[in-house]
Amino acid sequence: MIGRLNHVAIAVPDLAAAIATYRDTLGARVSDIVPQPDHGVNTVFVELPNTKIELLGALGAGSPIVKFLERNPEGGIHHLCYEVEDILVARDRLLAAGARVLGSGEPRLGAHGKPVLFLHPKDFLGTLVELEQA
Ligand SMILES: CC[C@@H](C(=O)O)C(=O)SCCNC(=O)CCNC(=O)[C@H](O)C(C)(C)COP(=O)(O)OP(=O)(O)OC[C@H]1O[C@@H](n2cnc3c(N)ncnc32)[C@H](O)[C@@H]1OP(=O)(O)O
Ligand SMILES: [Co+2]
Repeated sequence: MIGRLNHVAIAVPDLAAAIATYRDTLGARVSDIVPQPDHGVNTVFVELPNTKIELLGALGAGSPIVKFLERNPEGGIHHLCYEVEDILVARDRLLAAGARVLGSGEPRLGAHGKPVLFLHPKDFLGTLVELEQA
């Protein structure tokens, strides 16, 4: 059901410092900072030949990454995003298998303007999973 690895997300306490690390130290192509108010995060995408890195900074007090950053003050890998052909078919198959779909269970538009859903990390080997419709 899952296809390409769309991105690996890293939550960071300081987005400017994270940009400098990827752009200046690692020599990667890095996007501008884009606020994602519907998701409570600021995003930066690092373009790699075979996938992307999503750098996440907290946006607002209710940001979903605040607790994660409290537990990981230096930052850390926050989620993996896999592409699926049909997100509603994928969601219903996962629900039938007993997996927990986070939030309302309805897809929302993600950073690429495509529908996304999140799956509980406790159901997927301790890793938060994002699904994005290809
Ligand atoms: C920009 C849009 C989009 C895109 O297109 O790319 C994005 O990527 S948005 C990214 C941010 N959005 C989200 O993360 C939305 C989904 N997340 C959530 O609903 C919550 O963050 C969460 C995963 C349910 C966690 O809730 P929270 O309240 O922050 O923490 P808890 O204390 O309730 O955690 C419970 C349990 O789960 C462990 N945990 C939490 N987050 C992670 C994680 N990222 N990876 C692995 N494990 C995680 C946490 O440690 C707790 O475990 P125990 O202590 O053992 O109970
Ligand atoms: Co993401």
